[in-house]
Amino acid sequence: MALLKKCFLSALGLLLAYYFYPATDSFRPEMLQGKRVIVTGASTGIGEQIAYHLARMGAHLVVTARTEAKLKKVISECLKLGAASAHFIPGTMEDLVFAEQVVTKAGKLMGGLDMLILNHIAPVNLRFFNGDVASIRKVMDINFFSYITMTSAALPMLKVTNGSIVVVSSIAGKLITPLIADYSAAKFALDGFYSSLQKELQLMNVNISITLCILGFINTDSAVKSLSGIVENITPSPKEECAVEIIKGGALRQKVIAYPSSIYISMWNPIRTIQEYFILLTYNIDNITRNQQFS
Ligand SMILES: NC(=O)C1=CN([C@@H]2O[C@H](COP(=O)(O)OP(=O)(O)OC[C@H]3O[C@@H](n4cnc5c(N)ncnc54)[C@H](OP(=O)(O)O)[C@@H]3O)[C@@H](O)[C@H]2O)C=CC1
Ligand SMILES: C[C@H](CCC(=O)NCC(=O)O)[C@H]1CC[C@H]2[C@@H]3C(=O)C[C@@H]4C[C@H](O)CC[C@]4(C)[C@H]3CC[C@]12C
Repeated sequence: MALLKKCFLSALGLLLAYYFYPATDSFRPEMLQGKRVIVTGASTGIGEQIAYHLARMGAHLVVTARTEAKLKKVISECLKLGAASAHFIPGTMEDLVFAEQVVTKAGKLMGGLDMLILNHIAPVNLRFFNGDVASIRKVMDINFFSYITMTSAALPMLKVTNGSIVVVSSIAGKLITPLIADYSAAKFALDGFYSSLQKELQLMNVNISITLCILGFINTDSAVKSLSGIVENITPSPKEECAVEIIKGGALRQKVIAYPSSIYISMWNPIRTIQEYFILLTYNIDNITRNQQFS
């Protein structure tokens, strides 16, 4: 009985260490110096702050969103802050051809790619589902399929640089909340896709990291505005600090980060982790890796 208790406590300790290990330990801003980074949804909010922090760290930047005037201001600020270079490509991620072109154009502008930060979202309408399937499809194109399209276009460049993909997601992609069925569907889809891709890269020994960023309520103008009168008694966390944690997670090649750290607990699912481990044991890895190539 005592032995069983010891084993249980050690396993629990290991799981807790795995989930709560902080991303702050060995991060140095120089890690981003000269790195070539794409930031999507960078005209405002968290994406804008990510661009400013990367600029201070001396990265090469390509930023994208729809509003050209805002992007112009962002890149001029980035150059003042110390970016190695800064370019913008305006357009909508509803257009998947545009999504692909952003990656190829950015690769040409910067001479390669080290980090792809996928952050944009369609404006959120908090409302009951009203049967409008076309609008769900549009949200899925912007919030999900454009992410996959950009990832697919970036993989060859990221293979060369042993680069990183950073996916900005939400607690609403882990837990259920009402009024955001479309948004939540896209965030759950991102979680499923990128968590599976993480395992595939690991199986095929491809050294590209994927960091899933699980965020709680952040004080961006759009979030504060759309939640006003709907969600009460929660203080949003600062977007500036949130942006730093996202960059750190990517630079340290962490599989998952949570911000604010208080939301880690709601993601903690040891049964799932154990089940995933046992499911993987049933796979004939040798057979799969012999017969399939990672594109
Ligand atoms: N703020 C919060 O409370 C939380 C945010 N998150 C996540 O953080 C990320 C950033 O959120 P936040 O900063 O609040 O979002 P914002 O609404 O502030 O910014 C969204 C960005 O996406 C761009 N965008 C909107 N529509 C399109 C489109 N069709 N094509 C291309 N770009 C588009 C916007 O620029 P433009 O209009 O110029 O195109 C803007 O740059 C998102 O992934 C979100 O899910 C997660 C949890 C909580
Ligand atoms: C209500 C959720 C927060 C619950 C909580 O207690 N969190 C503790 C903490 O945050 O410290 C909100 C957390 C994430 C929000 C959603 C989100 O992902 C961003 C969207 C941004 C948009 O501009 C507004 C609506 C959002 C869908 C937003 C809705 C509320 C959250 C689920």
